[in-house]
Order: sequence, then C-alpha cells, then structure tokens
Amino acid sequence: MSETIETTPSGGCCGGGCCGMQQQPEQQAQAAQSRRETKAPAATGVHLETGAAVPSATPAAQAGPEHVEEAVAYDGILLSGFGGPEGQDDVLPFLRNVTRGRGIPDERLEEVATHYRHFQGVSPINQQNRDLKAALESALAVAGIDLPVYWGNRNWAPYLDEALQQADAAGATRLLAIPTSAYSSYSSCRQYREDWADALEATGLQATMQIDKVRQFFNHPGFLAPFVDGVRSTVDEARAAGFADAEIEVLFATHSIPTADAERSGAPDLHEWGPGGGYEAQHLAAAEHVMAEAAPGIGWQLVYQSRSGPPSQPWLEPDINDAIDALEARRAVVIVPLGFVSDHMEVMWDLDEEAIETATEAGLWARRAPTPGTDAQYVGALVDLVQERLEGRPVAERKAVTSIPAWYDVCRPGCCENPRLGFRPAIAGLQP
Ligand SMILES: CC1=C(CCC(=O)O)c2cc3nc(cc4[nH]c(cc5[nH]c(cc1n2)c(C)c5CCC(=O)O)c(CCC(=O)O)c4C)C(CCC(=O)O)=C3C
Ligand SMILES: [Fe+2]
Repeated sequence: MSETIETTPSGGCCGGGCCGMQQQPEQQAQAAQSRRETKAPAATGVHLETGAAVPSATPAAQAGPEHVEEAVAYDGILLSGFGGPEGQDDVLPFLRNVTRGRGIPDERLEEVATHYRHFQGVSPINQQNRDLKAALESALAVAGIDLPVYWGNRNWAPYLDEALQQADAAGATRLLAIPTSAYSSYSSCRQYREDWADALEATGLQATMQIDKVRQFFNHPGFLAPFVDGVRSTVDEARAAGFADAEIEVLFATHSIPTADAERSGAPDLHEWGPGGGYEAQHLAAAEHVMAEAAPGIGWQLVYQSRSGPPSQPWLEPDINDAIDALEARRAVVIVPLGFVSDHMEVMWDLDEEAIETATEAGLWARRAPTPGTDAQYVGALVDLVQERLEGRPVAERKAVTSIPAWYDVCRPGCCENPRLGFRPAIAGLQP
C-alpha cells in the first residue's frame, strides 16, 4: 500500500479530511463506537499525510441488519441499466427522462445532445446490456442456476416497468436486482432503488412483488479483474512504445458528482469517510487494488469526468482534463474508466474524444483501457453475487478485495440520499 501511496499525487485515502482528521473529538468517539458495535467496514492502513496508522476495523465484515445471511429462493434476476438512445429521434426525449425534476436547462441538454448526435444518436449502452444479459444467462446456466433474467432500464426502453410486467406474467414474486453500477452514490445506488420502487408502484405490483438487490460490487475481484488486465496490458503497451515507468501515469476516471451527494454516499452513519464520502473511498480502494495487482510502482491518481450543474455548485475534482494538463514529468497516460461497467456515451465522448484530445494536445501518448463489458470475469462476478444470496452465504465468506470488506445487501438509513431532489421511497434499504 505504501508504495502506491508514495506515487499518488492526489490518490490515497482522503486528501485531507478523511479518517476523522477534521472531526470534533466527540464525533470521532461516536464514529469509533459505531464501528466497534457494528464491525462496519473501514479503510485500514496508513494515513497519507500524517503517516499515522488508520484505526482498522475488522478485516472481514460481520453480519448486521444490513446483511442477509439466509438463503432466499428468488424467481428471477432483474438486470437494471441506465438506458440510452438508439437513434436521433430518441436523443432529446431520453435526455428529458434523465434530467426530469432537476431543472436542467435546455441549452445544457442541447449541448449534451451533440455528443449523441456525433454518433448518429446511438449510445452503445443498450446493446452492451443486451450482450450482458445473454452472457449472464449462459453463465447462470453453466453454474446450474435456473433463473430467468429480466432486463429493464431507468431512462429508456425497455423500461423497468416492462421488465416487472414480464416477470409478473411468468408468475415471479421475488426478484434479485443487479444494477449496472458498482459504487455507492445517489446516481449509482439510491436512484436505482427509488426507480425500482417507482416501477413497482407504476405496475401495481407493490403488494405482490418483492425486489432485493445485490451488494454494490466495486470490490468484487471479478469486477476489478478486467481493469487489472487492462492496466497491465496498456502499461505494457506504453513500455513497448519506449516510455520508462517514471514517465507513465495511470488516471482512474469516474463520474464526478456534487460534493453534497458524495458526503451522503456509502453508509455515512457507520463510516468516517473523507469529504468525498464512500463514493470516493470506494474508488480509491479499488484503484489501489488494481495498481497493486497490475502495475506496482507506477504513478496514479483518481480523477473525475462529465461534470454538469452550475459552476457555483461544488463537484468532486480534479477534472480529468485539468489533471492531464497538470502532469509535469509524465509523457504517457493510461486512462482507466474505473467508474463504469460498460462503454457508453460518457466513455466514448468524455474520455475517447475529449480526454484523449487534451492529452494529445499536451504532447502525451494516451490510451484508454477497456470497460468490463461482457468480460467473463465480470459476468462471473455477477453470477457469484446471485449465488451468495441464493445460498445465504455468510458475509465473512463473500468474495471481496481492497481495504473495504463486502458491501451491504440492504442499504443503511439515509444512505446515498439526495436532499436536493427531495425524498422518494426506495426498496432494499433499512428505511424506505
Ligand atoms: C455516478 C454516475 C454514473 C455512474 C453510475 C451509473 O452508471 O449509474 C452515471 C452514469 C451515466 N450517466 C449517463 C448519462 C447522463 N448523466 C447525466 C447527468 C448526471 N449523471 C450523474 C452521475 C452519474 N452518471 C450526475 C450526478 C448527473 C447530474 C444530474 C444532477 O443534476 O444531479 C445526464 C444529463 C446531462 C448532463 O447533466 O450531463 C446524462 C445524459 C449514462 C448514459 C450514457 C449513455 O447514454 O450512453 C450513464 C451510464
Ligand atoms: Fe450520468
């Protein structure tokens, strides 16, 4: 860990306020106590700036109300995507769906629409999810799990409502949902849970259908394995192109979110995350693991992309383009789309067009590593997440890497809420 930390300009556990450094003693004591009582996951290791040992919680998670350790006989899997347009006519209606209730001005939508227009209005995300569904179906069959996979999206057809209607028509009453999103935040966790609740209401299935969700899987080894492979081979490509290790920088890119959302991400009642909340901590832990496996000793940072919202509103930083411009001694950058499970517009535009252009203009060699997509290791991780819930596998035996143990099956109260958008009921939480 320390080797990675030394080479990490903005990476590491917190960049300032993490680990209780900015908390009042009373808050620290309370947080420490809740850690003891609940044996909650917490970062372990050495504080970046002070070098002091970070108080380590239990190395493996222990079951609490947020964990389900009993076997459940599910009737099907609800694969849940973001959704994306598949033609020019879909673009604006899709963008209005995504931003409904948020007051995002039309000029901003028009601006985002140009990214889609550039690709004939087609995002690859729906085809990625069709392929993922097919791969998941075969992998489940190979594992001897006889469950149908229903696929529905939050923001474009096929919608979650349709998937629930199909499941209901087949007689299903209990589904295990898989979001195509690995981390904790409003956009990547709570909003899925709210949209599942909405879909139950819209279809009138509230009383007859139960939806649970798999844990956030940012630290499942099968999810991270394609990133390990991608970093290893892209760093090798840079070396083959003649760059010394000290000239290579790995940039782990994820979606920026408002800092106000970040603070509420990832069970904030149980953890002393830094100002970037559980969202940032999970990404840092995942990136540290990937680097330790794939390219120990090479410099890396966590960077953010695709910021929107008014300039007055703080979002997580640094932006990937600013980070590229700030690179001094580096001549080659490896961009890793760590925050995303498949290719989609934010990968094709914000990374492959914009970030690569920024790097090229700065005279840097730049390549992007692949997203997991339908990599067999990632699909295997999804099968394992289903299997652990079917069998009620004890939390301590679940597969998890990084300094954070296996995440919760049931979200903590207040987890990933978004006060700007107001309260909406959600499934799979200790509070609705
Ligand atoms: C954390 C996160 C993920 C990763 C987790 C996950 O995968 O769920 C993600 C994924 C995606 N985001 C996507 C698209 C969009 N996201 C938007 C807006 C926003 N995303 C946010 C966050 C995230 N987004 C936030 C905080 C906003 C601002 C809204 C606000 O005001 O709070 C907008 C509106 C326009 C704009 O604001 O740019 C669009 C069109 C697509 C589909 C791309 C395609 O079609 O190929 C995907 C996979
Ligand atoms: Fe987004």
